[in-house]
Amino acid sequence: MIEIKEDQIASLLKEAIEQLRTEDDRRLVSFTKKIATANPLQFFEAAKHIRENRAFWTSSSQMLWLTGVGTAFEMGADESRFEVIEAAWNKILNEAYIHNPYEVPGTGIVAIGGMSFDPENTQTELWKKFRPSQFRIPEFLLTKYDSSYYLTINVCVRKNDHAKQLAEELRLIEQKLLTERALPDHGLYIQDENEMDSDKWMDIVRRATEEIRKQNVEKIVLARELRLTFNRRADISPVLNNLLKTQPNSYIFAYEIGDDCFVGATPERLVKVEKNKLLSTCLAGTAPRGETKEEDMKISEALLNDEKNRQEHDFVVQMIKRGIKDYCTQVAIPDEPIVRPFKNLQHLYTPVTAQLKDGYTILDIVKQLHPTPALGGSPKEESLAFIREHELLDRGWYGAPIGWMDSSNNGEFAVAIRSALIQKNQASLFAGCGVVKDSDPQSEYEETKIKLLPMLTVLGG
Ligand SMILES: C=C(O[C@@H]1C=C(C(=O)O)C=C[C@H]1O)C(=O)O
Ligand SMILES: [Mg+2]
Repeated sequence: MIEIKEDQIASLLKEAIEQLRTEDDRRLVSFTKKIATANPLQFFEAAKHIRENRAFWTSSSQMLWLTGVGTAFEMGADESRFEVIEAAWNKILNEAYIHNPYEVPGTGIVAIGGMSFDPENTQTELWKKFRPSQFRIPEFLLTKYDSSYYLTINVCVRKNDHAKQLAEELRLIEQKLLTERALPDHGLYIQDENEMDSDKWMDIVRRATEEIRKQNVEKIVLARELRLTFNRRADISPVLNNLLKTQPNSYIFAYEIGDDCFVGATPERLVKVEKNKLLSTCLAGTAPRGETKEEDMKISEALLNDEKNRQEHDFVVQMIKRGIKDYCTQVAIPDEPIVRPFKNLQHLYTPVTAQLKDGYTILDIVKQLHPTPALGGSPKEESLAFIREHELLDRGWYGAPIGWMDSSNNGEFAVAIRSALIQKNQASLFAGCGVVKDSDPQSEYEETKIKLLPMLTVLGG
C-alpha cells in the first residue's frame, strides 16, 4: 500500500487556490488514495450525521461498490438535460486538479446521479426534490473495486480558502467516516398501505391493449404505485443491508436528497462502459419462480417459449440494436434470449456487447437508449404519449437511468426499477409491466405484484 502523507493534500489544495483569480472562481481538487479496508455500508451509515446527500451503488456482479458522501460539486438540468450535464461535466474535468495514480474505474472524480423517467410529464410534489437530471460529485467517495479499497476526497476550492486548515478539517471527517459502527436496527413495520384501485389500473391496461390492436402502437409499459406508511422514520442503511442479503445479481442503489431517498435493487443494466468496451442488456418478459426445482424449470421453459413474452422482449432487443448502431462497432447480440432467474421472478434476458467508438461517451448512449421499450414502449413517442395521458402517476426517477461516470469515460447506468422513494416514515414503491396485444389485465396486475416484492419485503411487508 502506498502511504500518502496528509500534507500532500494540503499542498495540492494550496496550488489550486493560488491559481484562482477572483472571489467567484472555483476549482475542483480531487485526491485519491488507497486504503486498507472499509465497509461500504458502514461508511454510508457513518455519514448520516456528518453530511447530507449520501449515495450508494453496487454493480450486479458486486465487482464495484461506491459510497458517496456530501457534495463537492452538483450538476443539474431541467431542459436539454443531456447536453447541459455533458457541458458541465466537461468543464469541471478540464479545470480540475486531479491526483489519482490508480487507473481504477470509479475512483477519482466520479459523478453519481440519475434522471426522471419523462421530463415532459407533469412533476408532482412527491418528486419535487428530484430534478429531471441531477448528478453529484461526492465530497468523500469510498470505492471498492475487486478486493481493493480507495478513498477519494473532492473539494471545490475558492480564492479565500486556507489550504492547511481545509486539509485538517477533511482529515477529521475522514477519520469519523472510517470509524466502524453498528448498523441501526430496522424496527420497521407497515401501518398503512395505499394503492390505486386495482380495477381502475386494469382498465388502463385494457385501454392500452385496445390501442395496440388498433395498431397505433405496439407495446406500452404501464406502472403503478404502492404508498406505505411506517411506524417510524425509515433508516436507509438497514434497507440496503437487507437488499444486499436478499437480492443477488442486482444493482443495489440509494440516492439521497435531503430527507428523501430513492432506493432499489434492479436487475436491469442499461449500459456499462469500461475502457471503451460496452455492455447493455435487454430484459423484458417475466414469470414467477417455482416452489420446487422442477416447477421452476417448467416455468422457465414455458417463459422461453411464450409468444407474448417473447414479443415484449423482442421490442427491446430491436430498439437497443438500432440505438447503439451508429455509436459502436463489433455489436454482438445473440439471436435468442435466455431465462435469467432472480429472487422473486425470472426474466427473458439478452446480453449486448460492443465497442464504443472514439469520441462518444456513456451519456451519449444513455440518451439514445432511454427509455427502452422495457420501460416506455414501442414506438417510443406514441407509447410515451399514452403513458402521459393515462397512467395517472408521477414516475419521477422510477424506470429511468441511475448510475455513475468517471473522468476516464468509464461508467454504468442501471434502469431504476424494483425501487422505492423513501420519505421519512413513508415510501412509494413502483412496479410496471410491458403491455402487448395479448396482455391480460389480471395477469399483468399479478406481475406488478411480484415486482413490488423486493422492496416490500425489506420495508417490513
Ligand atoms: C417495469 C418493470 O420491469 C420491466 C418489465 C418487464 C416485463 O413486463 O416483463 C420485465 C423487466 C423490466 O424490463 C418493473 O419492474 O417495474
Ligand atoms: Mg411483462
